[in-house]
Amino acid sequence: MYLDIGNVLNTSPGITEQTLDRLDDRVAIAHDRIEEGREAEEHGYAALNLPQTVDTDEIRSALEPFGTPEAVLTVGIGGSALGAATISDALADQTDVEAHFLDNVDPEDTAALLDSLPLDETVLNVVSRSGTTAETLANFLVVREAMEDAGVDWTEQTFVTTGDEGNLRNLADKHDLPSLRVPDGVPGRFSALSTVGLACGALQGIDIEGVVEGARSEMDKLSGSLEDSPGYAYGAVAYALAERGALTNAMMPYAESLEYFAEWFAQLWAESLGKEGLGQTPARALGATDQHSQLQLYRAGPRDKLVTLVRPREREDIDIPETDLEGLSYLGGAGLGDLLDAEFEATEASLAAEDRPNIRIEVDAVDAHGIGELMYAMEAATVMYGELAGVSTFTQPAVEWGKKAARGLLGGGEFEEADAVADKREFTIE
Ligand SMILES: O=P(O)(O)OC[C@H]1O[C@](O)(CO)[C@@H](O)[C@@H]1O
Repeated sequence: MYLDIGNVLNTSPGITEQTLDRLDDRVAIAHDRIEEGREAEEHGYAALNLPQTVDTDEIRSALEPFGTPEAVLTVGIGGSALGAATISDALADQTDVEAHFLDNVDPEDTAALLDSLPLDETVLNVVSRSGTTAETLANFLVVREAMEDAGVDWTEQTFVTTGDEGNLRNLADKHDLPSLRVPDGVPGRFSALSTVGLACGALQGIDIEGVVEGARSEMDKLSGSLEDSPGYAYGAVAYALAERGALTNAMMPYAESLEYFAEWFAQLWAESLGKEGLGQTPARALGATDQHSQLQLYRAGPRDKLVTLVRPREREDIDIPETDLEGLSYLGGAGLGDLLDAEFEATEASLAAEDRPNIRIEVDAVDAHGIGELMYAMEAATVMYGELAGVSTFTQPAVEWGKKAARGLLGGGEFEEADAVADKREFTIE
């Protein structure tokens, strides 16, 4: 994996080479703090140890009873679904086992998915660190009933990944369900390279060991200088640009197999760094599609954005047939991948031409090693950014208010947050 930050030097907003030097001094101090946290396996910092602490053999043996199913249905939300979805999305070409994710409680979507699944050949992978997340438990109860209605013994097809206590741990113990522990000290959004993010891929027969190896290669680059570590460099430069007004970061991968990666990055970046009035808003984008959409804003809107362009150096290609279509004959003989790469480079240059800061990230391929590198580097970037910004990277207190309000609205207890919902200021237009 490599990072090219040439297009953030002297852009607007931008940084200078002198800024980079000063930033590097701060990275060295932050790195020492991070290493202390990793050494002590402190909450959050422990996530950066996962490439050397996760036990893929343990994951595979826990899943032994399920063999190779036709489909895996992961029920979880946030970091308990997005890491697994990112890995399955990136490596879908490695497996014939379908991966589906229920990480919302939209009844029409859930009904359509359950109608489409071969429930008797589907492993239900229920993931929740706390075991109290309303969406996850609600979806589990609905899926379990659908399995029972279909005459499927859900206890034979359900796998649980959870903490040492709580509803899901009790369920696993009561029904002797195969299960794995969520590792200590790893917040959900940092858990992709753990049992949480790897179990689904293991059920699909994906090369989870390769994912961990890729992550390990980026872990081995962590050092006191941003010039050694693409992850640290990305986090430090994104922080410096945010300090200079780039309050949005458009994550724009040029690969359909990285679309979930952008969604996973959005949680990691927003939930970790959006604290005390600080943070940088992750915008999920996709190349080349968003060249016909959001690029207008990125290139000609407010000078308040960083655009992150991600692509694999290699991809399987499809030749575009020769054509005499008016003005399009140049496409003949090229490949779709050639076109996508040309558009990547054109977008990068079009932003630079307007002095709009953008960073290029390249992996050799969207394969096990590549996705492991990419996810680990972004986690390291997040931790570095959080250290430089001085925020509490590994907590998420702001999400609790809404949870209490929703629970109160459903009669799950007396919460002043639910009362506040009733006090909504109204000004309606019909
Ligand atoms: O794994 P759990 O406990 O169900 O939490 C799911 C998600 O909800 C959050 O705790 C936020 O509510 C995320 O940080 C987490 O990834």
